[in-house]
Amino acid sequence: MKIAVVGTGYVGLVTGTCFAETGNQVTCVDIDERKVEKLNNRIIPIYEPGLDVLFYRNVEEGRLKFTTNLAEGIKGAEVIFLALPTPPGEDGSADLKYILGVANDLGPILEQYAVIVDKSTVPVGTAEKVHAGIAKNAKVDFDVVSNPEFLREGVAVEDFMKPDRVVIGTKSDKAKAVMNRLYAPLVRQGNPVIFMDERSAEMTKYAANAFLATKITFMNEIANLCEKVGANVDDIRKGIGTDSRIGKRFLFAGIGYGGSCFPKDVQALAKTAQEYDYDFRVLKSVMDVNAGQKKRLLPVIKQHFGGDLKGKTIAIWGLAFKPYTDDIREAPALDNIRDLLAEGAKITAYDPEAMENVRNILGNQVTFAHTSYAALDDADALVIMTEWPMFRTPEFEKMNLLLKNKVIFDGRNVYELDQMRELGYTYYSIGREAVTH
Ligand SMILES: NC(=O)C1=CN([C@@H]2O[C@H](COP(=O)(O)OP(=O)(O)OC[C@H]3O[C@@H](n4cnc5c(N)ncnc54)[C@H](O)[C@@H]3O)[C@@H](O)[C@H]2O)C=CC1
Ligand SMILES: O=C(O)[C@H]1O[C@H](OP(=O)(O)OP(=O)(O)OC[C@H]2O[C@@H](n3ccc(=O)[nH]c3=O)[C@H](O)[C@@H]2O)[C@H](O)[C@@H](O)[C@@H]1O
Repeated sequence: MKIAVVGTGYVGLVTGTCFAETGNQVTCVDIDERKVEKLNNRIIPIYEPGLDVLFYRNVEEGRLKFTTNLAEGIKGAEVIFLALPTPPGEDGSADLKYILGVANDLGPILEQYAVIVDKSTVPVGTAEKVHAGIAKNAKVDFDVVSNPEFLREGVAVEDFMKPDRVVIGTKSDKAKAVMNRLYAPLVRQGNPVIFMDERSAEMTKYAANAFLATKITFMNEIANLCEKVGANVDDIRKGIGTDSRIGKRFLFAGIGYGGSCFPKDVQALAKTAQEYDYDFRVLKSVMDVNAGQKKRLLPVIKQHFGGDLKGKTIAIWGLAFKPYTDDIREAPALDNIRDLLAEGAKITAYDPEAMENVRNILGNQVTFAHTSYAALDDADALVIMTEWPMFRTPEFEKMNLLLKNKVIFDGRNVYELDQMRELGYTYYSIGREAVTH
């Protein structure tokens, strides 16, 4: 099948590459000329494990192409994905200017029937708006389908190629048949394609992200209470996660959720509720608690140092909003670094993938180390912000020689308490008692 993907960011590139891998002829379109030039020169602009193998193969075999020209990109395409940004507008609602802008552009250039697919996360009613935008100038028949994406960064290829489910919102039988054909290779292992109307598909995406953000937030509140009552949140996670009604995943307490989606999508759903005059109280609490959770460690760090961080050097391990990505959008590390700098601390940081992105924002306010150990040199304490696997089993003897004090503030509960006791570290984590010496 010939398909086009408009917007070659994170989701667009994964969507295009994966559908090329399943044998389709894919053209990805982006207005960013530098990005398209890079892609045409076989440079992948994002870090995503496993994407490179598929990308090179499909470019090599001529199934995956890139252009800045929308009309050229969609020529002959049976399916046109819109994988465009939907950032928060000033009032917190999703800004649809990219999606509706492209919808307007598509009308006059569609040459035959096509299924236009909203892949971006968009509020209820967007499919209707996209339809209206295209219809203004269209000379041919078309359908607009809502097909939200559930991939996670860091495991995006696996999530895309083996989805738990595919949600398709449309009332058109013709569009259903096209989408069924396209997704057939991805759902062969029995996971369902779930058809519903456009509005329900749009809501499904927000409900999924808001539910997961709520699940994490609930555990973060349990963690905060654990610290007060002297319980261990990791044991509670195991104790409840083994109940199949609750499930083991997304129960890890930490310094709050970040990333390009949970924060903006929870906010956008709350905004939708407000527009429809519904007081979605749970969501308000989730946003409120998460904002506090991101700042959870600062008072602990300050208290440890007697209230004054001026002149202290703090080593930070992990800058990305989670492991296996270079993405720093809404990363808790950024808030914490800004707060620590404001307190007069010096920061030396290390992240295996995200340092360049942080350097572009914070420049020389932060010293970037070339290895995780180099970041510890002469530091007064270590703060862990992202649970990259390399931080889990470090050489503690080496760390002892570098750090000025054996003190770790762990925002991701990377180490066991007994291990820290044995190693003689003062160790503060989330939802567990502090280890002091
Ligand atoms: N990043 C993620 O893990 C996930 C994102 N989503 C949703 O997918 C959508 C896209 O997200 P990302 O890929 O992260 O965004 P992104 O910001 O990485 O990429 C968007 C791309 O669209 C391009 N673009 C903007 N205007 C354009 C136009 N008029 N024509 C062609 N290209 C244009 C930009 O240059 C950029 O390359 C958002 O709605 C997001 O909420 C959904 C699931 C996962
Ligand atoms: O709409 C989206 O863009 C995507 O948003 C999330 O994916 P992603 O943001 O890539 O990352 P997650 O793995 O969900 O993590 C989000 C945040 O929650 C935090 N988290 C996650 C799990 C957990 O148990 N505890 C926890 O604090 C992570 O550290 C991270 O900051 C969803 O998991 C995807 O299904 C969805 O498609």
